[in-house]
Amino acid sequence: MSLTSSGRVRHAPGPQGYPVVGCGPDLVRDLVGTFTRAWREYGDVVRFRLPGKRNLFLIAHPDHIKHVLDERQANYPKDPLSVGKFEPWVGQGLFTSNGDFHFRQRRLAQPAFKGSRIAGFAPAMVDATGDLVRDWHPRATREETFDITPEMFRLALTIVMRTLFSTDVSGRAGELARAVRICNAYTNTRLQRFVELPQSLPSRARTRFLRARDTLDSFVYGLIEERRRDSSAPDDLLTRFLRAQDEQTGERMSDKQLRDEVVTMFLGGYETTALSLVWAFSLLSRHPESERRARAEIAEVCGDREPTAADLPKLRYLKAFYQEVLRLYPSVWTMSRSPLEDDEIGGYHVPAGSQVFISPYLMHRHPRFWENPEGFLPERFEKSATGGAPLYAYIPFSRGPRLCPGSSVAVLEAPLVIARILQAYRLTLAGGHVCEPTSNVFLYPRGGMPMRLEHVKGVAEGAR
Ligand code: HEM
Repeated sequence: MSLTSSGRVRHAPGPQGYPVVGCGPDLVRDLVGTFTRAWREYGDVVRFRLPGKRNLFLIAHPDHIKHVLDERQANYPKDPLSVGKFEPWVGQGLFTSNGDFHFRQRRLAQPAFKGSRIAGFAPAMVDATGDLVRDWHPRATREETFDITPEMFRLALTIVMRTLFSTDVSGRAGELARAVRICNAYTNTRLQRFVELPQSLPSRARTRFLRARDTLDSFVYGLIEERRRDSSAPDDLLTRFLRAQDEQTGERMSDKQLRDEVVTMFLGGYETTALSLVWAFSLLSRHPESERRARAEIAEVCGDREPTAADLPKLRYLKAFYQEVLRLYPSVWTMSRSPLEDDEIGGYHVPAGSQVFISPYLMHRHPRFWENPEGFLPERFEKSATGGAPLYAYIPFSRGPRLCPGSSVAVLEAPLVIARILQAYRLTLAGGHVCEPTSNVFLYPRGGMPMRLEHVKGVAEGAR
């Protein structure tokens, strides 16, 4: 254990907070801002005091991140306090589970995300975007300004359902996406509270949450029932989960377990991608030179025909652009773990049971590891896969054994969606709107992302 010269345990520096409640109120008020300020003031390992003598550590150094996510990952399962707040709506799925159960579910799910399968999703992704492009036509004719966030949610949900679950939800995408938003918002309030209130306390937020969860449950259980009856079921993620058998007991997953895995994909699989698209369009509008380069590349590679998976290796700038979007605005902006045994990080004592937060958002803006960290420079990813930073300093999809299984879906989907939309429209950020991130489980734009929509005659002509 790391000790000071006087033989005491070395505690990481951090804000004192208030008596009894510690830093709880600041974290509740503004999690992104409080983390950012404390990291700037105290450095790569920060200790926040929480009510009940609990500790929360924020770490932002590639070596420490490697230690937690990879080298000593067995000592760092998902933090039960955070995960427990997700469980009322996602149950025990890939995202919330640990140990053998997690390992088994991960093994079952992994083949559904193989590169060769994922490339086959491209036509469904482009088709769904084509539907959105048609829906937007009258709005573009009126040069309407609207928040693109719910539109991207609807699109990304339709895509996940069509590709991983072979189900068309386009008629219900708005309703289901709203239900997920309510469940996430409820979870977010509980995540940021840092002091648990009894779940039995009636509240309007809880009633709304239970109603939204019922909407999702009746949809998901209906899907499972239908699939059980279908003898010619497609070989997708749901069928894989349905057919999976435990190697030792021969048991299959119960309807509740299946439900939890499908809902986990609702949690992880579409708001993340949707939000990255929202940030992507705002950055294109804020950086005309970048938009010009993206448009020129799309014009050269695809012209005005629909983009395909085969185009992607040639859309090199668009790929680098998307990597830079995820650097500045990683949808999963924090991850938390909790050590089983006492540990030491960066020379500081980290007691068993504390919460350890890793923030891709802060790591991606660390001036010691990134050149011009606040600048928007897609070119950095044209030169290097990690933008010139150390491997564990670029972690939009995490690293180690819990690396996001859907990263291959996201990096296929986002460039195709962006290319297809740019072929038809130009999106301009509403005048005076300040793009500021806030936490709603994922990294949301505060106040939405109002953008004006205009027709373009050809993809290259859309350049400013
Ligand atoms: C831009 C899009 C995405 C980003 C930035 C993202 C990021 C991440 C990150 C950072 C994690 C690790 C979280 C942690 O360990 O605490 C994660 C896990 C996960 N993601 Fe993604 N993700 C994206 C898209 C997707 C998609 C498209 C899917 C599925 C279709 C998906 C499914 C999952 C699942 C199931 C997990 C839990 C994996 C496990 O713990 O074994 N994600 N994602």
